[in-house]
Amino acid sequence: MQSSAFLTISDLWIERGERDLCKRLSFDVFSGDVLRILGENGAGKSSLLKVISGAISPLEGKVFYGGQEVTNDRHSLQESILYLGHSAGVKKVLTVEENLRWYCPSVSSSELHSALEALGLLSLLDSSVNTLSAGQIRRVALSRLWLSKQKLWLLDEPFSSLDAEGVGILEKRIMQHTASGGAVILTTHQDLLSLHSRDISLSL
Ligand SMILES: Nc1ncnc2c1ncn2[C@@H]1O[C@H](COP(=O)(O)OP(=O)(O)OP(=O)(O)O)[C@@H](O)[C@H]1O
Repeated sequence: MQSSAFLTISDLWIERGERDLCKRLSFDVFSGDVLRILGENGAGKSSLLKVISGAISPLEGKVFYGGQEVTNDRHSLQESILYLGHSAGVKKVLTVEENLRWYCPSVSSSELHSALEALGLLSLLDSSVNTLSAGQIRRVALSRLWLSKQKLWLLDEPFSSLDAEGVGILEKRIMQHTASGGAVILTTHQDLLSLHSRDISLSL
């Protein structure tokens, strides 16, 4: 028997710019899940992740985490949910190391080195992010996944700009996370080679 859901989306109705993006959407997320949100450009995939993270409000419907209602409550979700947005969200004037220390002030040097090593970024430790390529910047953003203690990851287009090696590294990290009881909801336009996902489709 499946254990109880730790995230429940109930009757969600999202409206943006006077357009209905999803109406009466409901689903559960369980430990070990990889949920892939599919849909054309503009279908509302990023908006759905933002609603789940508490960054924007739905018109109607509720989000429950661990049985508690957390709709619109970004603060209460911070310890449980890691949201990585569509843009990399890194500080371009800082170095790679400074970015990681800014994300995770309590990170130890060995944790920081392991995360950068996993992503092939160790040699770029002291480089300013504004000197890096798009794929390298995406890797810096993704390094948070190697430092994260949160159980639920919301990843908006995490594979964008990654080469085949980077895609493989990220898929492996997601598999490790779900195997240890975490869950991931992600948006992507690409086929996932080794991840077994449940798909949720949004339509225009
Ligand atoms: N800040 C905003 N204010 C008003 N409308 C917005 C805002 N952000 C997005 N929208 C609208 O919401 C709709 C859905 O956008 P969203 O970014 O969620 O789609 P998406 O499925 O993630 O698209 P893509 O595949 O292009 O990333 C679009 O029509 C968009 O114009």
